[in-house]
Amino acid sequence: MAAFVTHITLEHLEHLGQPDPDDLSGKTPSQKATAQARAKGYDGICLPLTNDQWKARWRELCLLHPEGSPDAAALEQSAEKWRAKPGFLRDEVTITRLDEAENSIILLSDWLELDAADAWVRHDAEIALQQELAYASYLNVHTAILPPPRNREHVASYARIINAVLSSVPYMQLSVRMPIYDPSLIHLDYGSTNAATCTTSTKPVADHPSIATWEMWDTIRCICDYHPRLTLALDLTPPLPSSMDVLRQWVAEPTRHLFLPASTFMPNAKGYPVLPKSTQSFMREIMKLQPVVMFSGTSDGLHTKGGEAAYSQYIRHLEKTSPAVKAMRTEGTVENFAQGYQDYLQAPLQPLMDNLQSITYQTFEQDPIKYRQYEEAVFLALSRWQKPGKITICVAGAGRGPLVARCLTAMKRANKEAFVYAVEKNPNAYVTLQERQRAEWGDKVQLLFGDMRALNVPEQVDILVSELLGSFGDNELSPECLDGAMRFLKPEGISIPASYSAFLAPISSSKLYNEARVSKDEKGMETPYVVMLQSIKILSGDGGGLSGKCGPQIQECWEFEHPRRDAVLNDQGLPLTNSHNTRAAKLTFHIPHGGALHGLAGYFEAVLYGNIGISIHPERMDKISKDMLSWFPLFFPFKEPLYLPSKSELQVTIWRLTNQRQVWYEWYAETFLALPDASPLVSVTSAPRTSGGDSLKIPSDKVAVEWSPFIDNIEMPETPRSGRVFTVDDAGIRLVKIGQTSLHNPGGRSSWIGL
Ligand SMILES: C[S@@+](CC[C@H](N)C(=O)[O-])C[C@H]1O[C@@H](n2cnc3c(N)ncnc32)[C@H](O)[C@@H]1O
Repeated sequence: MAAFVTHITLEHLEHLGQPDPDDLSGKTPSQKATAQARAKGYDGICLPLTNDQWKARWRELCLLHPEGSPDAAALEQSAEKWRAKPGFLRDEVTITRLDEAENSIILLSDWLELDAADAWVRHDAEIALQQELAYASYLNVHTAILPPPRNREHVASYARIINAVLSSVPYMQLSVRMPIYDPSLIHLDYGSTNAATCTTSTKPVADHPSIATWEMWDTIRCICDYHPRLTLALDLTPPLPSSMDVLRQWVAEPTRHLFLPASTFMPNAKGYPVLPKSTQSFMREIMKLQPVVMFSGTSDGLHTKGGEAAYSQYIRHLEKTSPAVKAMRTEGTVENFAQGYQDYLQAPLQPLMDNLQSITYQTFEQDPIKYRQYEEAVFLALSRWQKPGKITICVAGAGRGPLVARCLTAMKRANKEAFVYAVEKNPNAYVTLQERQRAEWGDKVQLLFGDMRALNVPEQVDILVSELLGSFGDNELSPECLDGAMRFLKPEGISIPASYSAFLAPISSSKLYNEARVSKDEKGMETPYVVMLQSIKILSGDGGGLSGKCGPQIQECWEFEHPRRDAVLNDQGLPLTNSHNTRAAKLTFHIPHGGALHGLAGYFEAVLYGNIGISIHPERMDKISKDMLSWFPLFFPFKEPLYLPSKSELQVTIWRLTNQRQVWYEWYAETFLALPDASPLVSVTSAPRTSGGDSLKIPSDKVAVEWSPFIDNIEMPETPRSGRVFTVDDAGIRLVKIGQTSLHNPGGRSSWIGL
């Protein structure tokens, strides 16, 4: 559940500080505020650390002594003394005791301009911030909210200061208060191309105000090198962006707090406070991250009905009705099953090289959907079976036997005589199989111990059933194992599964990026992980993009079919090499809104038999195998985040490679901006086509390229040099390459699957 706290203002604290003859408790104002908040059902309070006296002193020391004024020299002396030994006077702070800080979130002085245009102001604001944090640290404060960045021009200075303070306070969580829109850009005229003006900058920073805000955040956390203690306090003060797609990007960020003033609410027909539609949807989605909601101004009587409690009751209602939260609380769903595993990176299983433990099989067997789908597939195959005589089935990789049991049930249901061979190479699971054969299956099943690529089955079978699939389909070596097992499938026999495909989508997730690089070695960033994805945003959108060449949001990489007829076999019926199982895919994604690419999400889908399948493809899983628990997606990390501007195109190349002993993946990405050739910024008359930019054939009237903030960051040589290339299309569109990743996992140096 999300925690709720109430924002205590300085006025409120002052009021609580007035002597009350009836109150003999001796509590400090902040303790009284906490007690009152608890009585109203809040989990705690957030309050400013300093008061107006500190603000006045700092201003006097650091701002208000123009040269030439009579006391300028004395003030400069005092300022230097303060700079040398910064510290508070008792009356400048709101709390002094450990227990006051214990359950409170501390707001550092929000008037500190760490990104002021004046370098001296920034300098003194940094000293003041260090002083506030040192005091907060003295009081053992766990979480402090930083003043918001305000000035895009100097956001790098802001970020440098935050980076410095992160290393000077060892334990505290520091949360950047981030207005969800950028006030300095809100008046921009986005209708014109480059004539926009704003107060702080002469050109727009991005194509959408809230993207600009996100970019400021991106700059800050990049300069702070994705520090794990740096989080976000999203300030939901209106006006808020209405595009859910833009709001969704905050779900992929370390959003820990939501600052929610009463003014964000509007009255419904009955006068109760409610949120606008898009903010409702956003709240429902972000609630899965269990943020701390910081209510503010809720006792000011801004809305006529419901009183103060109405605000938190309403947010609790949004939480309860959030599809993601509901799924987590409903038994039988993946979200419920995965509690505690969200965004937790796991090394994929190696069931071929390693022998699985009984407890791992037990976890598989908790998934009723997978086995139901397999039983239905076998049932359908048996029902359609026309040939006379006994049918033979082989379960290849039987584990502890659940698929064997399902085959027997399907036989009964289809009223067909069949015999089952169960092959397993794990000697430990083979003991369980023997026990089940003795107790349950009798002579309907024959067990065979060994590796399906080497062992002989007494006869060729009609149906080969296997489940050797990983989150990416082929990543647990199903293709290689089934190549071996095909020897004991009759030429006209059926393989269940009949085929499986791998899918990819580019994702942003600061959480996963940080998790993957925790080990600090390159290996960790070149390993695909199994992970229940939660704090992510899929960066791609549907639609062809400006070039008209982009595929859907989630794209298929490749497919494996069984039985396959194209491999060249030796005398024993085994493939001579594994070359036929190598694959390569080049996928082009349209990126509608800017974001940081941290990795690729991998999914699979399998056709078991006929129209029966299993899928973890986010858009199709509910139709094909809803609530199937067995597989979480795969995450292919990138070593460095790759910035993708709005309306850019991302090309991802992924390879499945192999040698005699191993199979591994290599992956790589490049990013392009599509620009109209008529751009006044550069004139390029001829440029070579490169592999990165295919010929583009789209009518120029389809092209609606907006002013891009990145054009002036892109160095455009007259003659293309390596590393930055562009192509010109007949219709006047150029794809300008603006970035690339390194090749990940070359030669399987960091991760591979053993054959
Ligand atoms: C993912 S488990 C599935 C187990 C079981 N069929 C189920 O669905 O619960 C795959 C099983 O195949 C076995 N296996 C993998 N490769 C094999 C091979 N080459 N020969 C025989 N068994 C294999 C593993 O030991 C493991 O028991």
